This record gives sequence, structure tokens and C-alpha cells, in this order.
Amino acid sequence: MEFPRDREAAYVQRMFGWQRQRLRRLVLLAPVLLFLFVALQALLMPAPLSDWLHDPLLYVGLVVLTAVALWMRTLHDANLFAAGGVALQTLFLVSCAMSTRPGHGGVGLLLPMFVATPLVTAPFWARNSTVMMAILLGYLSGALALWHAHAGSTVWLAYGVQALGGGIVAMAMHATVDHARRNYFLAEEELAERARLDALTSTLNRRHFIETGELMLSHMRLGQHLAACFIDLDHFKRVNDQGGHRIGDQLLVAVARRLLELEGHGRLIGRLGGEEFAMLLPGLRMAEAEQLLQSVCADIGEIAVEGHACTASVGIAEWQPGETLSDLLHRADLALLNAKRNGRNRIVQWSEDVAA
Ligand SMILES: Nc1nc2c(ncn2[C@@H]2O[C@H](COP(=O)(O)OP(=O)(O)OP(=O)(O)O)[C@@H](O)[C@H]2O)c(=O)[nH]1
Repeated sequence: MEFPRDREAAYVQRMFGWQRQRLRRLVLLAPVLLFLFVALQALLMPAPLSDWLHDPLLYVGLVVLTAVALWMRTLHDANLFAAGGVALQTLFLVSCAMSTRPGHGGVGLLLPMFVATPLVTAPFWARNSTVMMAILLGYLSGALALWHAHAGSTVWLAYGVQALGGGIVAMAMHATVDHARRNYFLAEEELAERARLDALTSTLNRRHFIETGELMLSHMRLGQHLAACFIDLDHFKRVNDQGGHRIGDQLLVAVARRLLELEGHGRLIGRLGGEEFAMLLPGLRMAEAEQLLQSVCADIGEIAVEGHACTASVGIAEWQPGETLSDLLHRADLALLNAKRNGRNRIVQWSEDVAA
């Protein structure tokens, strides 16, 4: 399951955010560890220490490692930091490999390091391809070390067995991390959805309706049409009073379901208050919107919950170039007021007369 890049980046940012300072301090350990490792090899080996100290490869490794570590400390982008981590690990392992002497009995020291690499890597660099790359590079570096040390078949066998076991554990760990990551994204998606929708009716909530509506109007061009509608249920208080709020709620849900059938074509359908819904219908003139809403209102009139029913009054206004959402909705609201005053269960288009 792949997720959009920006969400992925946000996840890595959060994952690394809290421990970035600690990681920054730790990255400088890589060159130090390499030096200690080489010193340990020198101590365990009969070869003179100067053999190692005169090896230019060791210094090249140290310089490159230190440069990468210092560069990583300046990074603020968590994704880049993760990629830098893989580079650091690979360089470290390759440097270890190249500093291993032929016939070196202490090559066994390398094995756990190369095999442990994927285990350490998997949980941290959660992006699939990066983890795979880190594991592969880790194993290749291990093989390079053994080849460079002219390791015997027993050592190769031990390495193979450890690598296989390590790989299986790494895959299992990665699967666990991936599962957690998937749940994280799904939870985040659900939260975002909840923040957008009205909890009862699943239409847009007031805030999201207004925000999206304002954005929509900001993209309107001269000559384009857009109708705004206010839909208010008639005498809804009676339904609550006679049937109770549970029936009222069910009626609201049923009405919303009918309104949501109009979704698509860039339309916005929201609940602005108690029993008041609003719609923005791009591409429609007032008359076209009225036609659409006539059948909707007829259907709303047919909805009954345990014998309780109600009708709807609607006010419609058409967007005028340069008009703000607030002004447009105000005119639709005036039309609705007119519909209520004139007996309810009707649709009124905004006009100068309505405003008077
Ligand atoms: N069941 C239920 N009732 C709600 C909800 N939100 C608001 N209401 C009720 O909706 C009713 C609105 O009453 P009024 O504003 O008087 O409107 P009305 O009775 O529909 O009258 P008109 O709009 O003038 O036709 C009130 O009784 C509120 O308690 C809700 O989420 N669920």
C-alpha cells in the first residue's frame, strides 16, 4: 500500500522529529566506531599495528564517514536524514570490509555487525525501498569483507546462515512497522474526514463548507454560474416535540441522504445549523437550481420516520461576479425567509423584491 509523498514525508517527520536531536548526536559515532573497530582488529591480529595505520583506505573511509556524519547533522529534512543514515551505514560497513586483512581470524567480528544491520535498519527507515536497499547494501558489504579477508568456507557458511536468519527477522520487523504505518495513515485519514463532516448527517460541517465555498468562489470567473441554496425543514421543532429527538435525528439523516444524492459536479452540501442545510451548485443558474430542488423537496416531503414527516423551504440566490460567499449566502437566506413567511414548503428565488 503506497501513500502520497507528502503524507509519507509527514509521517517520517513525526517519526524522526522527536529523536532527531539524539540521532544527530549519534551520527558522529560512526567514524569513532570505525576507528575502534580497526584498533580492535589490530590488537587481535599478529600483524603490526602500523599495517593498519599506514593503510590509506582506512583514512579515506574515516574522512568520508566524518564528512557524511557532519553533513547529516545539518539536515532538517527527515527523509533526507533517513537516506543519509543508509549512506552512513553503507560507508561504515564498506570501510570495515576494506580494513579487514587477508587471513584475518578476527573476521568473525564482522559477522554480527553485517547481520545486525538490517535488524537495526528495518524499524527506522520505514519506507519499503529504503529498507530493502539498506539490507542489500549491508549484506553486500559483509560479502565484500569476507572476500577481502579471503575467508574460509566455514566463515562464509556462518555468514550465510546468519544473513538468512537476519533477513527473515528484518522482514518480519519491517512488516510490523509497515502495518503500524498503515494504521497510522488510516487513523489520520479518518480523523481528517471526521473534521470535515457533520457527525450526524455526514454532510460537510459548517466550517468546512464555508472554507471550501470561499475557495470555490475565489476561482469563479466572469460568465460562470453558481447557485447557492438554503434548505430549511419546516416546523421541525414539532417533530422533536411530538416524536422526540431520536426521530428528529433520523429525519435529518434521511433528508441529508437525499441531498447527498446530488453530490458530484463540484457541488458542496453542508449542514450549517440544526435543521438547516446549504448547497453550492457550480454551473447552475437560479432557474436550473430550482428545477433540481423541486424534485428533492418532493422527495423530502415523502420521507416519514415512524409516521413523522416534514416539508422543506428553500431559498436560492445566484452568484454575482465579485460577490463574497457571505453576501451570496445572505441573499439565499433572505429568499428562504421569504419562503417561510409565505407559507413554507416552497422554493423562492432571490430578487430585489425579496430583499425589500
Ligand atoms: N433532533 C434534532 N433536532 C435538532 C437538531 N438541531 C436542532 N434541532 C432542533 O430543530 C428545531 C428548530 O426549531 P426552529 O428553529 O423553531 O425551526 P422550525 O421548528 O423548523 O420552524 P421553521 O424553521 O420556522 O419552520 C429545534 O427544536 C431544535 O432543537 C439536531 O441535531 N437533532
